[in-house]
Amino acid sequence: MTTVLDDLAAIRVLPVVVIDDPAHAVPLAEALLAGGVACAEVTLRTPRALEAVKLMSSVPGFLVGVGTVLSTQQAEDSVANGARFIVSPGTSIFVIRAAAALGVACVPGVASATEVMVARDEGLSTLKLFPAAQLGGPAMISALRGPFADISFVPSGGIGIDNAASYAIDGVASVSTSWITPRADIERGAFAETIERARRFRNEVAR
Ligand SMILES: O=C[C@H](O)COP(=O)(O)O
Ligand SMILES: CC(=O)C(=O)O
Repeated sequence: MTTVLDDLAAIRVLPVVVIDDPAHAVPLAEALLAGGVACAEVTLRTPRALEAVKLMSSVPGFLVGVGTVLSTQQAEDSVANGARFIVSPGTSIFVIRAAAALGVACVPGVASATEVMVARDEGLSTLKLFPAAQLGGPAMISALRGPFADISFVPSGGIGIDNAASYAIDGVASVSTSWITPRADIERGAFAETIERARRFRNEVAR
């Protein structure tokens, strides 16, 4: 049986979603599925994000997690609304331990070797590199993989269609991006474009 982290790595792409209107949640998930990307990280950056998560979690074959989780309470609320994994921008022991207590996968952000060591000490081996492009992009991942060959990274931040392929390297579990799901496209229900963007991005990072 595969784990959620195995499934995310198999999908290879993690769309980052900022959603305002939960009415767009199911069509968005269906568009991503149609584009070959069966997952999303819905960020807690909008008031109704958790409603969207709950709706997306009912879409068969779609793996939904919550991002921008900054506290234990947010982790609990996320899981209560159907999140299968938790993502945070940085390394919070509180969030990591909350996810473990809730029995869901956690992909905390790291931006340094020290943070990798903190997360690794918590037993995690899939970590988000954020903000990836600003930290040095693929070269940063290769450098971190020297001492941390047992860690897989999910680079996030500053990755779009033009530089996605450069992240298709050893040590990358999946590539995170908001390029597939611009907030404005979701708002105007431009889901045909979502399908196309998902396909294009996935082709760039497929290995
Ligand atoms: O959590 C993820 C980041 O906010 C995504 O960054 P991006 O918008 O540059 O793709
Ligand atoms: C940036 C990021 O990792 C997050 O919002 O969860």
